[in-house]
Amino acid sequence: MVPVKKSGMIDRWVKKHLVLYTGATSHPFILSIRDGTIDFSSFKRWLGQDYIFVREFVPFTASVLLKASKNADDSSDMEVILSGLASLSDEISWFKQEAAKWDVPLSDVIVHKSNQNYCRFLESLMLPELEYSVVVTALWAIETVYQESFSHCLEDDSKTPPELLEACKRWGSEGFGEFCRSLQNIVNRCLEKASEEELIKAEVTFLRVLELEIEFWNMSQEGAK
Ligand SMILES: Cc1ncc(CNC=O)c(N)n1
Repeated sequence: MVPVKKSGMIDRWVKKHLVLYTGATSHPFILSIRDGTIDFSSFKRWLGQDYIFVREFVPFTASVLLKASKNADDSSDMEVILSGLASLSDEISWFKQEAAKWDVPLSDVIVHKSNQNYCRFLESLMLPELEYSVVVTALWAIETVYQESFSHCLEDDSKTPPELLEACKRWGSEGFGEFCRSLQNIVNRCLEKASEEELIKAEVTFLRVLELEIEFWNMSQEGAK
């Protein structure tokens, strides 16, 4: 039998699915922030919808934390995930402040279909029977798409409008990048020990996150039309 090396699975999956991955991490919506051509109505649409998403993301992250506390064979997993969960409290406050600044009434945001699909997907991942390796892969993918995307808007030659810099720094900065790398190490370690079936489930979950993120960006951009 040929031994299959499973370590560094994430790097392999990113290379294998590079078109979809790049579609999610360099979406035209992000590129329009980066080159300064963004229509602010798109940003406002994204803001209102993402607030709804993040509220749903809290119980999802809590469910990953619960699975980490039961299943992780490294006790530092729990600390990494807890730090992610804790930062969501500040994030929700930021959304409220930002929404007030842009006159986006958060109380009557109509949840868009793409957002609804994404939230439903998160709900399906909260079921207790879903393996820790699979859900932590989802958490890594969700966070990393935002990290990579917004880091493009902070690159030296970017022309990001100053009003949007704060949003870009929230996810694009080095600190959040560090968090994503910690998650990636956790995922790689879990996948090394995962069964073939779990590996397939985790890869499918990764791809589904990329698709849902692309649809989320598409939805935000439709606001300009
Ligand atoms: C649609 C989407 N994906 C990922 C993130 C980043 N995670 C938490 O903030 C987000 N806010 N929204």
